[in-house]
Amino acid sequence: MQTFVWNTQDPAQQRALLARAEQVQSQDLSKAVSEILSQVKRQGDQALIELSQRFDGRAPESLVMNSDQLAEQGARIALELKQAIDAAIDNLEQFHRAQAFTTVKVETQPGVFCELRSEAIERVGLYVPGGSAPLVSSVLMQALPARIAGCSVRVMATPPPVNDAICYAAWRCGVTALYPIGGAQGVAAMAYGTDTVAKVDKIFGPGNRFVTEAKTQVSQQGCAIDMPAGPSEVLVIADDDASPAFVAADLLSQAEHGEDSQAMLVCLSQGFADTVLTEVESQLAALTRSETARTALSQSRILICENLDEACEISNAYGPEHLIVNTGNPRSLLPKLRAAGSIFLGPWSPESVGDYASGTNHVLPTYGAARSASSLSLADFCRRYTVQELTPKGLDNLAQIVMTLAEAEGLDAHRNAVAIRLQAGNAV
Ligand SMILES: NC(=O)c1ccc[n+]([C@@H]2O[C@H](COP(=O)([O-])OP(=O)(O)OC[C@H]3O[C@@H](n4cnc5c(N)ncnc54)[C@H](O)[C@@H]3O)[C@@H](O)[C@H]2O)c1
Ligand SMILES: N[C@H](CO)Cc1c[nH]c[nH+]1
Ligand SMILES: [Zn+2]
Repeated sequence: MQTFVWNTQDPAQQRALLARAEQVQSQDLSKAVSEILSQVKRQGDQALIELSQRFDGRAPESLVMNSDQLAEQGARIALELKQAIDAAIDNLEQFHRAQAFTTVKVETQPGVFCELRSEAIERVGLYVPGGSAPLVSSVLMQALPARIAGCSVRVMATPPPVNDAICYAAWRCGVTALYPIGGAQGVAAMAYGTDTVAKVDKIFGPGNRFVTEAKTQVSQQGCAIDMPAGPSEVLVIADDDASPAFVAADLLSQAEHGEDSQAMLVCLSQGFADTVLTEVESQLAALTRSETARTALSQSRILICENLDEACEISNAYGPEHLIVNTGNPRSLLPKLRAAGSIFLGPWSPESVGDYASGTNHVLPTYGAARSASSLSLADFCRRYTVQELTPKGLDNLAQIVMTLAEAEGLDAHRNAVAIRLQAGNAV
């Protein structure tokens, strides 16, 4: 991790320091993914077998697992893991059930009733990453809100081979079918449908750059997606009183996700930065995925700035997926933070708790999309629509306004649809 002093006078330095670990929109990536998508579109199941062999080194034994098969394989996991999954489900259910939409009904003027309603999207496809680690928690984060929302078809794709814990989580959360297909081909299968895979209305979930690019491309072909949820990112804001060991542990917890993950530290002194770096080195040695984390850290940065206001501005400019605020009075910074997917306040709120079990959702926007995109929530599994109903008096009251506006736009037929009713009303 390299350390830099933030220079408020140098926009070019700032842009360079806040750049993502890799340029995700490379033409090569886009072309490679678009070829995978077209192959799935043309050849369906046959393409899924071939592409799994090519990119995952194996074809799944079967292209689909039903709920009974998930229950059977999932039953093999240890009791302690089952209990941990069950406890996480409990917290996630509480937090997501509390997000239930309440219908909005307003009488905007006498006799004019407007409603905003919400209902579940019927068919949803959930992508669960499994290339470098089988993310059991990503099953919970998607399948629970999908079930709570009431989506009737809740299918899931994940790279082969599918491990027992993924099966248990999928079964517990009511996944209706699991396809052991990963990467762009998994996304394509759910977007287009094949003989085996159900075509869905919306695709959710995190993934590596192939998955994220595939989601972006299918979203331009009529299949909705949740958000760009690519390689993990964390930005930590720490003052000099923060524990360097805690800060180092938080940076490493995201760096271990993948070589393209990025961990950023914004702090107030060179001395603090140096102590964190020493901690990082000593903690790295004990990690199983130390090489992955080391690569991720080589493209991560420490930025030293003047004060916490400036630290907030840096964070807003970067727009991190996760933001940890490890300072004396973290809540006081909240109003200044405008662009983070999920915020962790204080020394006792490591990102790991949100990754697994506190109750918040860990599917979050990356690549700076947090400036406008939101954390995954119940609303993403629903569509909202409006309803209106007017009484004769209500139409009478609104008629002149609508007819005047229609005339201003030169749209006679619009005007007439109101006028004809006024005449009919007068005739009654
Ligand atoms: N933003 C979020 O909310 C969030 C949440 C959880 C995880 N993540 C991120 O998800 C990512 C998971 O990545 P992963 O790789 O472990 O699993 P993954 O399931 O996303 O990707 C694995 C698949 O990538 C495909 N693939 C690999 N190399 C390829 C190549 N050269 N060409 C075409 N396809 C190829 C393979 O088909 C493989 O099945 C990590 O970067 C992690 O940080 C993000
Ligand atoms: N940090 C990831 C989101 O970027 C989520 C995750 C899953 N498992 C562990 N962490
Ligand atoms: Zn994580």
